[in-house]
Amino acid sequence: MSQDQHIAAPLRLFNSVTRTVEPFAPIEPGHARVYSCGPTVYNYAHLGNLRAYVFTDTLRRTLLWKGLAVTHIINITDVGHLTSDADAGDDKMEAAARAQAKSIWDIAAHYTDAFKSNIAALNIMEPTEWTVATDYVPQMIAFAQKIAPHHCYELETGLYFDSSTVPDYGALAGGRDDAAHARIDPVAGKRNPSDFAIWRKSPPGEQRQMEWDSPWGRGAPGWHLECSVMSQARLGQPFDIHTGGIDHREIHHPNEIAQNQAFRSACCGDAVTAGFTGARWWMHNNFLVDRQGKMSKSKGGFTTLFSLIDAGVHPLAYRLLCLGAHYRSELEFSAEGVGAALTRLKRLIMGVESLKSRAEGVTWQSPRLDFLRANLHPRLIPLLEQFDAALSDDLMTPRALPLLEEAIAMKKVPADEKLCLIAAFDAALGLDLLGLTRADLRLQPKAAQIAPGQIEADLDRRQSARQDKDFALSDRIRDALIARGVEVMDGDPLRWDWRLSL
Ligand SMILES: Nc1ncnc2c1ncn2[C@@H]1O[C@H](COP(=O)(O)OP(=O)(O)OP(=O)(O)O)[C@@H](O)[C@H]1O
Ligand SMILES: [Zn+2]
Repeated sequence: MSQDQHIAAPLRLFNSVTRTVEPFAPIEPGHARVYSCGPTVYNYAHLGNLRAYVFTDTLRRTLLWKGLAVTHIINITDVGHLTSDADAGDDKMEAAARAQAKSIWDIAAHYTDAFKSNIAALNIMEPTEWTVATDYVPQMIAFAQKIAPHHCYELETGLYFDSSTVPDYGALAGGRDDAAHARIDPVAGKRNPSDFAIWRKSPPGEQRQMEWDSPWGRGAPGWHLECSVMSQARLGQPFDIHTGGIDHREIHHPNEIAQNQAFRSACCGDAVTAGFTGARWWMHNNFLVDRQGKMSKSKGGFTTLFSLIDAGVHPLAYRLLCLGAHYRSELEFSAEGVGAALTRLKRLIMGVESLKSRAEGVTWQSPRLDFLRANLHPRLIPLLEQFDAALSDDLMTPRALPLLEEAIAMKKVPADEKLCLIAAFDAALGLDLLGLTRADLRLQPKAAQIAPGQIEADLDRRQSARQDKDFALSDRIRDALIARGVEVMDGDPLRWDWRLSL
């Protein structure tokens, strides 16, 4: 079957290089290759970091929805990322290890595991491969040796990339901004403010936990070098899509592009061309913000997925919150916002549960879109087309989500067919709508003093008391529950009998 049979609306994606939405076609027909800048594992990921991976997962699931095979790489940065993105300050990993009196390797292992557990909780598909920066140091040295003769110079502190050796340096960021670079801790001897270290020498007399021998002395690779090397090693260049948060559009990605151009010219003998960036599409998610601005580990006081779960919020409510905003819009995080997303998720799950109870058991597992088009009830077809059009329009998830509610509410359509459509939608949205139950959504807040089983038992006793018309006992049970932080919700439209008022 040809891939075209899947495609009703052509897929269009915003490309930060041209700052326009462009029709997407993979370099290799039928197969998209995607690289996503991964976490720096010196601390727990905050909800803003995780928004970046809900975005890449939506991108990946949309490519799959369009019938493409996808190779997706996410790296783990366990060395090289300094406290400032532009080569100033300390290595984030070294600093965290010192602060916690642990080895860097322990720090990296702990926060990598924590990150992967967040990814699983958010139903984000595992990448085809996680590439770990410290596994690629020999390739990084080889890459640097290739570009050094024409593009780099050595200082006491390291090997630096001369940004004036590539044309249109910084184009991705909207042009070179020397003034902005000059504001960041200047490094003595740099030829241009925007030059950056591709190898950082260990300071004399200082033993670092992570250091390697190189032609430029003992030291560690620069953060920008890592992503150029790992993306090229796993995907070749050019590949299709490179992603990251919008902060990476300013420094990290322009530096990667400069290195990619230099490598191409050194390696292939091509003249350095302004058009070559290493990837066809560069895509960036906007920030999750709170009242203080961009949610940020460096600023401290950030919210993690673990803290959300501890407060009794199901992680997929956070995923739904993210999908409710377009990835290129800022999204403000608030307890009310994520609470509303949890209620919406509960309603969706209740709708699906009710469909399941009426279904006759005809299940079409992972149906293909052309099959759905041919077999679904005619009333559902417009929803399918609108969903496809929304996702194809630069991943417009806020337009796609209400189609779930429309599908659930659609009249005169068999429940089985609605469930098939919802399963197909959910393959792209990743909300686990057919797997979750109402009970799964009720997480026990960590600070709660009473277990759900106990609450349910008390509510059953109260129900019996009311049936026996013993209203005094019924009120006593309710008051005792309230005293323990349990709000009893008689007549709740979502049939949610209680919640913890913490
Ligand atoms: N508030 C945010 N909203 C959305 N994406 C973000 C936010 N903060 C960081 N990101 C993205 O998260 C991904 C992982 O970033 P990384 O682990 O390197 O964060 P970091 O730079 O160490 O953290 P921070 O910026 O909070 O100090 C990157 O793609 C980054 O652009
Ligand atoms: Zn990167």
